[in-house]
Amino acid sequence: MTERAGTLYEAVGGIDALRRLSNTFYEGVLGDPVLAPVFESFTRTHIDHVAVWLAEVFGGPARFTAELGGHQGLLRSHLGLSITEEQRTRWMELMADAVGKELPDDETLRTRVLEYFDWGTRIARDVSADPVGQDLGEPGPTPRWGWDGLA
Ligand code: HEM
Repeated sequence: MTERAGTLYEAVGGIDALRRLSNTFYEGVLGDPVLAPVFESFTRTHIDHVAVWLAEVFGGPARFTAELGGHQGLLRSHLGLSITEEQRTRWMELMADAVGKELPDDETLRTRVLEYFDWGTRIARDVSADPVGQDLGEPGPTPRWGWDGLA
């Protein structure tokens, strides 16, 4: 148990901090030889959509569910990408760099956030093995991640 008050969303610094995190992360991704090919149809809106998703997961406003397709939509974005373990590992390395640059210097906070990314990237990799259009069923609400991990 981690005895901390408030949400991870508040602790990271809210939506502005998550936008900076997403922006720094995708600068790295687009310049990376392992990941750039996976993101060939990348658009700038992606940066904001990822920040809005993370805000909801970390206990902030549920805007991704209200406006951007929710949990089902997030999973569907990864269908057909055939993400390899090498690509997932590189994604994690670049995100750890971005967390180090953009989030508060708080070891517990950074660890919890990176644990979420480790969990989430495995799901993205697994879903990405299914083809575009695959029926995913009802995946349930957007997951919430707090000081004790998955809520
Ligand atoms: C916790 C892990 C992850 C999160 C939170 C996440 C989040 C997202 C979100 C929110 C979108 C939709 C963006 C939009 O609507 O514009 C998306 C799309 C996408 N994701 Fe992920 N993702 C994760 C893991 C990964 C991994 C491991 C890869 C590949 C190595 C990946 C590759 C992509 C690609 C290629 C798209 C479509 C890009 C586009 O054309 O907009 N994601 N992701």
